[in-house]
Amino acid sequence: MPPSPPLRHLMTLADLPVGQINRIVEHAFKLKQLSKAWRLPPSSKINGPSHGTLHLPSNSLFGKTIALIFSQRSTRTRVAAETSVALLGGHSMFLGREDIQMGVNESIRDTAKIVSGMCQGLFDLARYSDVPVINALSPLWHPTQVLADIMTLRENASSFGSPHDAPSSATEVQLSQLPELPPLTIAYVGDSANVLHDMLVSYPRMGHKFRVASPKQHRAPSEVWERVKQLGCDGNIVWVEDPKEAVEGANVVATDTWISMGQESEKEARLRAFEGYQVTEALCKNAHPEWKFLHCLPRKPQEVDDEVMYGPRSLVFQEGENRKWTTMAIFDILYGEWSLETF
Ligand SMILES: NC(=O)OP(=O)(O)O
Repeated sequence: MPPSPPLRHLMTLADLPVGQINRIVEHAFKLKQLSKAWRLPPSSKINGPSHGTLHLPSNSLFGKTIALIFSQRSTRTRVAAETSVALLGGHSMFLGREDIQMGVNESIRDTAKIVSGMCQGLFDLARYSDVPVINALSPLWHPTQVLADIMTLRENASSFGSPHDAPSSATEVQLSQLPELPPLTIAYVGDSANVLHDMLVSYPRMGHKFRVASPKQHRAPSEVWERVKQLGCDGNIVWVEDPKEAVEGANVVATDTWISMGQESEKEARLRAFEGYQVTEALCKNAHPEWKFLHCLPRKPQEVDDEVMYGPRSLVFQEGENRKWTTMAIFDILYGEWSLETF
């Protein structure tokens, strides 16, 4: 078989073999440990070495500009991108929908050609770009979110029966390995949106059982289901309507908003359709006793109550922070000194 063409753009985790997904999150974990140590006050003593002996993890974006082309409001994706480009020594240029001609006075194709002629990477806009593009997030896929989720679960491996855990301290200088996960049962309760779609093409290939509970009319579109089948993920996915059935014995319960951006006019119908899907202790009483909770944020109280969201099961804010390290890892690899093929 001829070798597969080099990966130019990253649209979804379906584009990556499992080995590369794992290497990206392991690189992210290394960058997290190095960067957090570097940011400590100069007087800090960290396992012996002083701040003065530490170095930034990489300068792979030195002299490079990364265009962040956003057509929607964002907190995590934008802040993760801007701060990680800065840590890698590059310059990020935020281009919101009100800032540039794209889609108003100029076609997306022409904008992409021009911007990619002046920048070394684009966060968004794949089709017409001459430089690598990473999908920041789209209605169908959210690859960098699920990379952060995988990293977070691996950091908490001991909660799932693994003998190892990641160091909780931000002051580790001796780099630790990111622990491996045992096979898990992961349940997603709620709407079929971009985060779920990247979970569908990732978790089953990583050896986890994946269960989804959503109303019949809110199942994944055929385009997503085709990628799921191509990758052989469908054998490890169970799709049900009853959320209690989905979470039975689950080690991880995840959800997302029921009303994504652009769906505000469907609010009433959606609230009715998802009645009974709110993640609570009562809903999950037959989950694994040590179950953990994931949510990509922003969160609305309809899909998860405060007890779960802010309680000890919640990995939500660790997951949010890990958006930065996984985005930084992808930038370092794809826009930096190497490619995803050789990494
Ligand atoms: N989870 C996520 O993508 O958040 P933002 O929309 O704030 O970027």
